Amino acid sequence: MEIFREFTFEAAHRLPHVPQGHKCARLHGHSYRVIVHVDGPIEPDTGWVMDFGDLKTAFEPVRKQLDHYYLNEIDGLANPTSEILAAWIWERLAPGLPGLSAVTVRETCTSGCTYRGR
Ligand SMILES: Nc1nc2c(c(=O)[nH]1)N=C([C@H](O)[C@H](O)COP(=O)(O)OP(=O)(O)OP(=O)(O)O)CN2
Ligand SMILES: [Zn+2]
Repeated sequence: MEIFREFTFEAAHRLPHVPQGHKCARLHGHSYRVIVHVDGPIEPDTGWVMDFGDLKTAFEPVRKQLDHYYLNEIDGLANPTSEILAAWIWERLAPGLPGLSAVTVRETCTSGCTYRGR
């Protein structure tokens, strides 16, 4: 069974490697949405895979590093595409979140990516 929880944060970024004239080379911001998935068996005692509250607790330190920051200035996010951001979040969550199965990053209502450790 796979559970998920969705989080939001606000941040600014620019993409330094896009072709000349691309709109994303300019500084702009997004209301990012991040969906964290955890896969595992339903525990017979609790009836859940894990407490959604524990998922929130696990993500909060990561959210604090991103919310209302200029992403390009964060270590590892000099080129903050959705893809690189999803992998960056995964690397920080995985050690403390057994069963982590996917990290989805949505930059806009219509665009985003999902990272599953590869
Ligand atoms: N594969 C990726 N492509 C793009 C990324 C990305 O991270 N990975 N990022 C961007 C920009 O950050 C841009 O702000 C978002 O792009 P886009 O979805 O085109 O946003 P719009 O809301 O402006 O889309 P329109 O429907 O064209 O208005 C670009 N590409
Ligand atoms: Zn953008």
